[in-house]
Amino acid sequence: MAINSDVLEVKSMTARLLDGKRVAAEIRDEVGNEVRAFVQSGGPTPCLTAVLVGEDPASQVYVRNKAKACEKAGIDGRTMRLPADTTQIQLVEVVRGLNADPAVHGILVQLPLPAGGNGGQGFNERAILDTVDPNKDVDAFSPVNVGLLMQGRPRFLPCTPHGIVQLLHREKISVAGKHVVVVGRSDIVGKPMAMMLAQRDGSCGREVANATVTIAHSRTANLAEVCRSADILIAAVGVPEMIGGDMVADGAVVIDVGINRVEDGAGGYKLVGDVNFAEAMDKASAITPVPGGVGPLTIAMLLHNTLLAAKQS
Ligand SMILES: NC(=O)C1=CN([C@@H]2O[C@H](COP(=O)(O)OP(=O)(O)OC[C@H]3O[C@@H](n4cnc5c(N)ncnc54)[C@H](OP(=O)(O)O)[C@@H]3O)[C@@H](O)[C@H]2O)C=CC1
Ligand SMILES: Nc1nc(=O)c2c([nH]1)NC[C@@H]1CN(c3ccc(C(=O)N[C@@H](CCC(=O)O)C(=O)O)cc3)C=[N+]21
Ligand SMILES: [Mg+2]
Repeated sequence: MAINSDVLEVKSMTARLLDGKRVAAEIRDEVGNEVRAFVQSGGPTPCLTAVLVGEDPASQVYVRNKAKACEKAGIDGRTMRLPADTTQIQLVEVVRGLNADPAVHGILVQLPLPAGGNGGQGFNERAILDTVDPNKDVDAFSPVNVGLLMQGRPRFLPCTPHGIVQLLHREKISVAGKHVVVVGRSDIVGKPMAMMLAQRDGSCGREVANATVTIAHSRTANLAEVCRSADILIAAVGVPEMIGGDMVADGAVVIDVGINRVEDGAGGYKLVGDVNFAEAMDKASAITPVPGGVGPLTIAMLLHNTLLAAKQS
């Protein structure tokens, strides 16, 4: 008599690791090749300038990583370091100066701006981002670029959601007709992510359109149940490991955007995502790690946007 192996099998999955670090390296190589071809054909060396106000340690790490990645791809990566006591007016002037500099193709104002900045009043972040020339806005945070994306005719795609789209595409995870739940509705990640996956056509990548998207947030009722209904769950919350195994459906794809620095119990710090990785691993069919997941992809797409900006200049 044949034994039904389905019945005997212990019902536990181990998810496939979605290696963002590897995919990001692949994209960075592609961008690097395109940069070389562009420069060889007489184009200017693409130049990204990051503006860093104050000395936030996490921001220092990101800006350093960006500079390193630029260099490897043949992009001129500059960092403008401004003291924490820079004023709003001074910062606006710095951005205007970069707008006017024809050698600078991409401008990135590192967020968050220091809380006690601008003489203790805090910065008006929106006003700073509104100052960035939309043609140099490689973050795609300016109102023009947000609007163009919303209308399905983007000039620049925002780096973190675009990185996720590239990862899904390159890992052959289709989203068409699937239920995607995005937890988080920030202007940087959650909102543009949801919009991009719901596009009708290929404006944000042909293979990553036509998802059915739910946006969840801190006021969502029955969050666990909503998350469990996702074929693809994207967590961009900023709360360490808040998405537990009970919130992940069997076989779901889990994308963890969270980057949270928590104490490692040995006097140091470690990075964890918004997802409880060990728990989700047993339920999901595929999952991104933290670190080594979405973070490196964000930087790869920033290089891509800088090349695009140089080509359009
Ligand atoms: N990998 C990468 O490249 C990047 C990673 N990040 C990381 O991603 C995470 C999110 O970043 P960001 O989008 O800027 O964060 P924000 O703080 O701007 O937004 C967080 C969102 O999560 C929602 N939220 C907060 N708490 C809960 C909760 N308990 N339940 C449900 N929803 C909740 C908030 O809801 P509400 O709107 O109601 O307040 C908000 O919409 C952070 O860890 C950040 O470090 C960010 C950018 C790039
Ligand atoms: N104007 C602006 N644009 C941004 O795109 C922007 C920003 N401000 N402010 C902060 C967030 C966050 N962000 C990350 C980028 C790379 C990693 C990254 O490379 N992470 C590595 C590890 C990094 C580490 O070791 O700390 C990883 O996940 O493997 C993470 C987070 C971009 N952001
Ligand atoms: Mg944030």
